Amino acid sequence: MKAKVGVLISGRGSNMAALLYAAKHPSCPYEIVLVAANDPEAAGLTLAQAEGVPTFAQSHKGLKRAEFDRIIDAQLRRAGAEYVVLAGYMRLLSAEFVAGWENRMLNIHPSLLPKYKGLDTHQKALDAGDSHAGCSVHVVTSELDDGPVLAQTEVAILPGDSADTLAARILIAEHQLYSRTLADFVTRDR
Ligand SMILES: Nc1nc2c(c(=O)[nH]1)N[C@@H](CN(C=O)c1ccc(C(=O)N[C@@H](CCC(=O)O)C(=O)O)cc1)CN2
Ligand SMILES: NCC(=O)N[C@@H]1O[C@H](COP(=O)([O-])[O-])[C@@H](O)[C@H]1O
Repeated sequence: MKAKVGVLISGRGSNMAALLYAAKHPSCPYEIVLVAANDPEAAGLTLAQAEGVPTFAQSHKGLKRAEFDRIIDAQLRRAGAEYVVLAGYMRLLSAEFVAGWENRMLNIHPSLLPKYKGLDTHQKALDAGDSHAGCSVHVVTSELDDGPVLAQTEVAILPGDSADTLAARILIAEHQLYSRTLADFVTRDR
């Protein structure tokens, strides 16, 4: 049986797409049972729907963080999700939500954690004069970007790089790293 995975997105959804395309292969140990977004305008929703994956979307605006998270949690459980992956999900999740998915939730972050937690990671690496940046897949804990790192890919910083040109190259590495790391993660339990 393939592991059932729910994906949370906030926008473009290219990491979600990379996970979805990888899941099309018979050898892939997971299947995506739901794509949920905190923004009904998230472009990734259209992509998931076109691929026949169930979706759910609701704006978090006007709701308390935990209240909104309970709505998402209910949708994930209703879809039969056994794991949750965050793919460009730009909301801090409540401790209650995280506790409900302890050791069953992953996130992709565009830095070499523990360096540059939070936002604007590429500009921080450039401003620091680093030679390399990269991305990390980590288990999600209630502390932001603080959970155990499962895998990373280093990406060389090139002369003349801007935050955007660096982000574009790191995104390529993210797409490769996330599906492979998720496959290893769900296989370890089985
Ligand atoms: N409890 C946790 N929640 C989330 C984690 C985590 O490790 N623990 N990872 C993040 C993903 N993320 C970085 O990888 C991240 C997401 C959101 C923010 C942030 O500052 N969000 C603000 C609002 C920003 C906005 O709406 O544009 C907020 O939530 O108030 C920083 C880093 C996902 N959640
Ligand atoms: N702090 C979380 C964060 O910054 N996540 C980053 O947002 C982008 C989402 O792209 P996508 O929507 O195309 O997957 C990705 O680069 C991801 O690492």
